[in-house]
Amino acid sequence: MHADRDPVVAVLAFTGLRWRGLVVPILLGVAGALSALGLAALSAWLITRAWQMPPVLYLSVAVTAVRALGISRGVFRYLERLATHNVALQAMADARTRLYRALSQGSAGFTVGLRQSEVMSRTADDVDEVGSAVIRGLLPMAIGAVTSLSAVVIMAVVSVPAAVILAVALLVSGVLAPWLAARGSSRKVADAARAREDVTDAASSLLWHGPELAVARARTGVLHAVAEADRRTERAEDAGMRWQAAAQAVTPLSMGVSVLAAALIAVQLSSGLSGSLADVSSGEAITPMLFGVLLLLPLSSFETTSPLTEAGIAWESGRQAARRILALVDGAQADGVEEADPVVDPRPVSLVADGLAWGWTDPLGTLAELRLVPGARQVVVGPSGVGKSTLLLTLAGLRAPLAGTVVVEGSRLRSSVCYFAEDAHVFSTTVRENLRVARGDVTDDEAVAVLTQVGLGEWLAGLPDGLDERLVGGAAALSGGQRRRLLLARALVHPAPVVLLDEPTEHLDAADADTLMSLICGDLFGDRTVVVVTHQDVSGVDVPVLELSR
Ligand SMILES: Nc1ncnc2c1ncn2[C@@H]1O[C@H](COP(=O)(O)OP(=O)(O)OP(=O)(O)O)[C@@H](O)[C@H]1O
Repeated sequence: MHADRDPVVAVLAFTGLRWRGLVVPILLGVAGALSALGLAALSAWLITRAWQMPPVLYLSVAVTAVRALGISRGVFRYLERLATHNVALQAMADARTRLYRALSQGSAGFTVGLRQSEVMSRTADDVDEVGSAVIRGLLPMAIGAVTSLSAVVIMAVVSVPAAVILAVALLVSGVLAPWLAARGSSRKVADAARAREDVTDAASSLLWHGPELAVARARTGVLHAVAEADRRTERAEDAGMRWQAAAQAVTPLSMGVSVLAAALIAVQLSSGLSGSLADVSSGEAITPMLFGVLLLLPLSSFETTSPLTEAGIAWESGRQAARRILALVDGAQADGVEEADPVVDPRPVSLVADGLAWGWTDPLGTLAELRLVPGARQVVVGPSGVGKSTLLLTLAGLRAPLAGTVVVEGSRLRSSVCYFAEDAHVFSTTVRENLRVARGDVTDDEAVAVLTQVGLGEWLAGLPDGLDERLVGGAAALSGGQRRRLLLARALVHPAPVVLLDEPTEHLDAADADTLMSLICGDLFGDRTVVVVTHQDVSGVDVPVLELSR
């Protein structure tokens, strides 16, 4: 999507940003910067005029104007900050909403294949980077361009050669230095983003899988991985800052050259050697007031170009983040996996896998043949990371097999099979709506029946509002066992004839886990087919077990 556009522009267009909305912040920024320029010019005039000791009344208008410009500079800058943040924060909120919508409405096969840390980095850090490219990149650049142009025009009125030198110096400080800083730090920006994603990845593993990692004695390793990724982030960010610091030295140098040139020209003019406008119009050498303006104007002109080095880097970070966001949106729109029919086909079917190899890039496992007739139960066990969840995703048609086939006889795979993830979300809404996530027309009687079947009958009866009780904070409103049972009830109301359950007893104590597993492998799902992945000891349950090993 949007291959020929700058990625930040493409993402801002994707957020629905109205470009008109940028006009007010730019105008306010320009007003603030012009106040600063006017203040410098007027101060120069006032200082040199006062030095001539005219009657004080000659100065009173200028004194008042200096005060007004001093105040308006601060006021405009403050208003500009408010307007800029308003536009950028709105764009960031819209970007997140649209990104979530693209993911939720796009290809389920693509979405389930995303790591949690990837989704978090794209929707949090990357969207922040794009917002920052607007606040610290786009708007300062626009304001800098307009203000620099104004400074050059004012300068040209006093002296054309000084204006030309100022223009060149402003271009070096406001265009060349930011461009070099952005180009130079581009690799470091990418390294920092990658390292930040590694931090998020390892931190989310720690948060989600703390107990398992502790049992497997792997927690220290993951903690070290977080610390190392954090150090890499810092190192990459520091290296990027070095480029920024080097490029920032260009501004004082340009300013120095420009002031020096202006001073030389002023000296020349004051000795009557040049034919500037001031010279010609006054019919004499340059006035002391214009001399002051020539010297002070360049100083304040660079106020708007000095932040542009940072703006160049912010824009580069924004571009890289925007590319990752666009890849996510594009991926959600097409991934080559068969899409689900909008209507689930509830007719009983047989699920057949033949010569199956599954995995992400290399095969994680193979299955010569698996045939599950209606009403069949199949348990899948194996050590962590062996590929159990990936097998379920492949059986559900959410990942293409690396070899072989998976079909349901008499219907389409994606219409008949439903995958229930281990970390399925409990929404911060009513109990009823949490079940209706699986099927929109669940009646109250059905809801009460399934909740009773999964052992939540007493809990429901104790809720003041029953099915209307809001689960404030989602899963936080439930104990681990209640959450698991509610998710199981959700799978029960779903009409798919083949149900794939990923670790439905995770985080439960042994007794609770055994009770739930007996229910799942027993009659709970009737003549529907159930495949269940678990870490639990299932020796006591009389069902076929597929044991995966590395
Ligand atoms: N979205 C993904 N992209 C690339 N590789 C992935 C992705 N998800 C998982 N993997 C990798 O595939 C391998 C198998 O992961 P999978 O989650 O299927 O294992 P598992 O047996 O279900 O593990 P656990 O019991 O810990 O849930 C792991 O090495 C994992 O890093």
